[in-house]
Amino acid sequence: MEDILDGLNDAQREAVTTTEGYVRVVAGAGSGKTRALTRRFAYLVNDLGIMPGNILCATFTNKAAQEMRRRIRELTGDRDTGYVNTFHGLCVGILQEDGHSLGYPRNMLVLDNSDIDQMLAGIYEERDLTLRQMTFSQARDMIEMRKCITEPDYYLDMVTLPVEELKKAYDAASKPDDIIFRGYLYQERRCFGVDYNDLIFLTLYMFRRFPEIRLKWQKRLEYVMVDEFQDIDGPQHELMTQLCGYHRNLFVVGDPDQTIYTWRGADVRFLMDFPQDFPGTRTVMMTTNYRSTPQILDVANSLISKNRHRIAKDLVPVLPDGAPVTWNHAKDADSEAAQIAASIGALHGSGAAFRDIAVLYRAHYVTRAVEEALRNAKIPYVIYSGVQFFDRAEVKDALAYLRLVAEHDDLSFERVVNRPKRNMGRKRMAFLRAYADSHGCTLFEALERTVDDAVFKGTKARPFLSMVENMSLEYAHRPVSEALAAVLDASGYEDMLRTEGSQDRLDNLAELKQSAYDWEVDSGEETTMEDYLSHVALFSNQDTADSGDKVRLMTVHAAKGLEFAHVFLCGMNEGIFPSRKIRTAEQMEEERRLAFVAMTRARLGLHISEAEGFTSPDSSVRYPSRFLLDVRPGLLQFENRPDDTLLARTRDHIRLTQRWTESSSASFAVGDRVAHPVFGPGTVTEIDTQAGAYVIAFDDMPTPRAIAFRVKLQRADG
Ligand SMILES: Nc1ncnc2c1ncn2[C@@H]1O[C@H](COP(=O)(O)OP(=O)(O)OP(=O)(O)O)[C@@H](O)[C@H]1O
Repeated sequence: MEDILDGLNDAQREAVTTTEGYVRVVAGAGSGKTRALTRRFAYLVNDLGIMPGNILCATFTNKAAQEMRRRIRELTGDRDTGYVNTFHGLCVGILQEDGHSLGYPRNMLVLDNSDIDQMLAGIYEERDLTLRQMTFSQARDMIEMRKCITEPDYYLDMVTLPVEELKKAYDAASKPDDIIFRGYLYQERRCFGVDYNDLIFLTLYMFRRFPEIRLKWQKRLEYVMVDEFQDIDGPQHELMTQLCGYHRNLFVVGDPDQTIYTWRGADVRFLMDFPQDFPGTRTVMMTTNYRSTPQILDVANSLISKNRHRIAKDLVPVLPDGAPVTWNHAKDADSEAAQIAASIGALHGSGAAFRDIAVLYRAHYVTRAVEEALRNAKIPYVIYSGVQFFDRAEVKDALAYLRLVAEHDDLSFERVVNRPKRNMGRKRMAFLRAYADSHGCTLFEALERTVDDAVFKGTKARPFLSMVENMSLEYAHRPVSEALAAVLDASGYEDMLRTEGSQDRLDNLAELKQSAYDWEVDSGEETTMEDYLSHVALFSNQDTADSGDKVRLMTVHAAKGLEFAHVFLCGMNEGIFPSRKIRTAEQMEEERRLAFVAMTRARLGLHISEAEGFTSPDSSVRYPSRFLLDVRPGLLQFENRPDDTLLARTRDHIRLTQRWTESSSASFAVGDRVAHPVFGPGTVTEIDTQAGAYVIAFDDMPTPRAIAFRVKLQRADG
């Protein structure tokens, strides 16, 4: 086994060996944060003799957690990697162990979007709501808003009220918002389902309510480490603060220039104010960049220096000179895509593997032209995210079968009882639901008790029931991957796909079985189906898409934390990147950080492109992105240069929009008294940074108004 400290620079060494107390690492892109974190874990275990099970390493994504576990295993030679997990995964573990104190069973159901949608569908049907009133995605946003902002104590109902009371509140609700929210809480509680918000809120609540449980976890987690600390949100910060409350060892790493999740509640101030929050903090700065050529770093440094709100730091390269960063201007999106495909072909011809090449973009809709061009050029590619692997219908069905076998829950039952067709349509389901409601039992139990009723004549209810019952008896003795294969076979589900000729879907199921198998191997120790089912909802398709020698297509958000030898950054146009949704100066700075993240993914080659034409949906003229003009002239080498008139018009456009965004920042806080030139005095009740507006309750108006930041307001007294 290599020496843990070998190959580390001074700053990394300091980060690794300063194990006690509060440590903050402020590090640049590609400066070896991941390396420092994994080595620190290994140092604690190998050199200091700390038990892996007493170390927490919280990551931002599953992909990062998996990669970290793999690297730690290589360093320690031990399969046990302790708590290397996402915040949500950690909470699943904590609630599995102690959630019974809140009345939750060990096998609670972790809900993902499609589970939530399924619950919503039931509520909509029951209460005659339509998607025109609110789409599922709007309903999910509304629920999240209420949980996180307007009703932050919502979970008290879930843990203190009997389920009948939740049902009453649902029945009594009359406004669509309330019906959906109350209906959802009721459905969640009925099947002991928890969504991502509940995971953190319930854990925090449990710690407050049961100090002995909190103390147990605090004592267990002797060392707490957090990756990507610049993107941590309030509840996650609270959780970390609690967990390190006994041993007081908290180590965080982050890069303020890579904060890209403010729109989801991340707050970079937690990283900036860390020394005030945790007195005695030691700060380590890491600015040596090992990833990218000087040419790439010059461009990235020059771009990010245009942000006003940042700690100035330049990344210092160690790699030797490489090729210049290119700016390719195309006449339209199709030729931009064709040129990307041609350049990728050329790189491949000169020896680069497809898997080392990534095409990055701001939003998925940009990919259509690129995909077409890659297909035409017969270049293999894989898209990360898009329709998430675990959101695909056949994958959801397969997991629902597993869950039904393990838990006999309603959500899974409803999903698969008639897939393949067993003649269990609406009428018979309504019968089962009514029976379950009046007898206070699950749908599965309802079917067990009524299967001989005349209503089920001519259906395949009996064989379905027997299949699930038989599998339930034996699944606990089998590895998850085998149980999965067995249930897909015995249920007739795979047969159905074969008959339909759905090869793609069968392939996806094969991949799911493989991923379940990998998960068993990865988890090392004994694992149960319940563990698998609670964690699978937290996976994303990034975790399974490592498929062969293919070019990788993904959004910049999905590329966070990754690196590629060659990066093609396409669609660099105003209205695409920066997005047309940007309203305020703060959002524009976040957008610039996102462009910085994109550029710093590249090791050897960075190719930026944009195209003329029109941007849908408002058909505005496409200009090159301001982020290209931010870069110091001379650092970008033109492959095709936009003509001077276009560049001059671009500058005019930027000046105009800049005036708009710069006057569009909030200068007041919630609770402030303000005076409007026409509406008079009022109180700020909300700040909507996405829309760039305050919500103000004016003293002389019966209802509040949203007022744009850019309107001049005076501060008013008391
Ligand atoms: N001391 C070192 N010597 C040589 N190479 C290093 C050293 N530290 C890190 N590297 C290499 O630099 C690259 C970036 O490291 P790593 O992925 O850990 O950076 P990071 O700080 O997590 O990046 P980012 O925040 O941009 O995602 C990797 O290829 C890594 O192997």
